[in-house]
Amino acid sequence: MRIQFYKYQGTGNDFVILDNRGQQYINLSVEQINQICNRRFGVGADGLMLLNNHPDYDFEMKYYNADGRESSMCGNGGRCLVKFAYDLGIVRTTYKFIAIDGAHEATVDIDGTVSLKMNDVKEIRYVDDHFILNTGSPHFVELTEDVMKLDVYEKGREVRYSPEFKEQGINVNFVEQLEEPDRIIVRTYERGVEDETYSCGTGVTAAALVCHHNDNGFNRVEIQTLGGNLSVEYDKIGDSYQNIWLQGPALRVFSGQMDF
Ligand SMILES: N[C@@H](CCC[C@H](N)C(=O)O)C(=O)O
Repeated sequence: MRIQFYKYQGTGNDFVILDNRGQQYINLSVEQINQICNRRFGVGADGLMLLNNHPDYDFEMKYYNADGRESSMCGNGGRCLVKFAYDLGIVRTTYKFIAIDGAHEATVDIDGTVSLKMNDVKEIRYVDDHFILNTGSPHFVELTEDVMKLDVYEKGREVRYSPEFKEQGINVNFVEQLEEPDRIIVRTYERGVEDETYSCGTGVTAAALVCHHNDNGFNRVEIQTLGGNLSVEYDKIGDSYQNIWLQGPALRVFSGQMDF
């Protein structure tokens, strides 16, 4: 079997993308996706996405983690898939696509920045010394000092495989608040990659909501990750977070063919 792939990255969170509008990739197995994402035996990526046709939307997003299993929403992946659609010639002022967590809107700016509307978040739970919330994927958020000195792999793995989260898994984010209240650094251990990634879109969204909720409406948070900068804007209405937009670069890196 030969696949034609496209490699994209959004702040260093990298993805193999397949144009599946002709449905030629519907039978890829968990093992095959895992092999494509393997950095030594395949193309190498944190995840793989299929761009599918959909009768009611510009396209459908199917997301698989590097372990080969289909998973929940990927924020950086969604932004990269929108850029892929744009590069394919599917050009829209506002994209509307469907993913596992429901419908999303997105825009592509003239400078290539992709903004993705995330689903509303209705609940942030504060448990012991950390926060739990779902921004399309489940996230554990812990505030910390000197985040760049932290062993994110070891500490993230400890939480992800703790008795509470072992079965379903969780993404683990460590967040440092910088001097300016609207600036944070986020490092994330991702389930399904089972490693620290350079950036996680749903993770920085979770961190931004945790760090900067205030009752006066509009918020914008600037986030540094290992792979670059993102921003998150949102409105807090009552206890829920709405109009959440994740914004940042999304770029094609290379394309090619892989044989099995
Ligand atoms: N990197 C993603 C999150 C991908 C899904 C995650 N690994 C999970 O299984 O929950 C992002 O940018 O949001």
